[in-house]
Amino acid sequence: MKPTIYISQPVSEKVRQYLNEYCEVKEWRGEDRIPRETLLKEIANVEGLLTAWHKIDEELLAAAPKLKVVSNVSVGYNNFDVQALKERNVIGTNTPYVLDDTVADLTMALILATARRITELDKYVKDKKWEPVKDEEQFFGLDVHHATIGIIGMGRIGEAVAQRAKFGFDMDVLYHNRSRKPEAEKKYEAEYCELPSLLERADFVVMLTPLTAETHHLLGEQEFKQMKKSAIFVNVSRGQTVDEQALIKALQNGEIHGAGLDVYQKEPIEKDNPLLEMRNVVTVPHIGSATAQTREAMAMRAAQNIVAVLTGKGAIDPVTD
Ligand SMILES: NC(=O)C1=CN([C@@H]2O[C@H](COP(=O)(O)OP(=O)(O)OC[C@H]3O[C@@H](n4cnc5c(N)ncnc54)[C@H](OP(=O)(O)O)[C@@H]3O)[C@@H](O)[C@H]2O)C=CC1
Ligand SMILES: O=CC(=O)O
Repeated sequence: MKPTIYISQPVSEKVRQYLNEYCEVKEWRGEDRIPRETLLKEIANVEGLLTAWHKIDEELLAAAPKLKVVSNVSVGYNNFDVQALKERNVIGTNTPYVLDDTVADLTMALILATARRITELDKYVKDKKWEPVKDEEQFFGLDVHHATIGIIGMGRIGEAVAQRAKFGFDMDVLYHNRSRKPEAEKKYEAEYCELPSLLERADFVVMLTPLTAETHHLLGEQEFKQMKKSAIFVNVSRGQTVDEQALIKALQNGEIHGAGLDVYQKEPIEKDNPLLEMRNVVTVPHIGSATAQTREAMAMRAAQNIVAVLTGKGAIDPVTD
């Protein structure tokens, strides 16, 4: 008999067909995201759950006593209580590698858009304010090429950003991890830095660590003060790696030049968040991996992880801590 699984978010016909070969598939068909109470009821008898964003905690696991695998359609898995999964012998999986280039592209887009004021000046033109002016300084931005980028979290995506920065834009690459990566240092002529040194030297500070207890508010008031006044901060990791109030203050006080943000303390962002009023801040709605090809690859990888576990082969991408 095939194992039963539950899919809590939309997948393509191709992914559904692949899953149907190995599993009985139950699926959320509602217009909006599935409410948690409904999810808890739906998973009562399933062995696999393909999901994203939902908090996978003791309450959810207790509601699904037959569960063997929870497959996240994302690389970040801060929505998992890994300890609770371990205690219940449920495998958690994620989707690394397949989104690296797409997220790195978005990171560069945020760097460029903020430095060259693309969204601000796009609005200016579309608001029909563009008139012949004597002094074009009002349109000036900052150079990206040959500047220094500081990558906090030089992992899979961090390296894809370093690749673009080094070979696309001739940038100098600094990075900070808990441990050094000699191969990356060689490949991108990247220099390892302790955090304060990276913050002091980088023109563009890019946050790309996972959200963990250790990285929660890794950047706060003191760290923004350490950055150059001309620095641009880009966050593509998770909103909570940064103290958002400190970021807002740093921008309001001119301690940094601008910010490009894909992720926020609260998502969707609150309508009265001061970041939304700032000309020097570019905001997008958590779209790091959001292209059709990459989301399809992520969903397929998540499906393959479920099937691998439920057919006894072992997860391709198990999360361990
Ligand atoms: N905005 C979006 O749509 C997306 C966001 N993301 C986010 O990006 C994150 C990174 O993804 P990915 O590159 O695949 O992950 P990796 O695990 O490959 O890289 C993470 C890097 O962060 C470093 N790191 C971890 N903890 C710390 C710490 N305390 N201090 C400094 N560095 C640290 C790690 O190095 P070391 O262990 O040596 O410290 C590692 O090099 C995801 O976890 C997710 O949150 C990912 C995809 C899309
Ligand atoms: O935020 C997205 C992810 O894949 O992590």
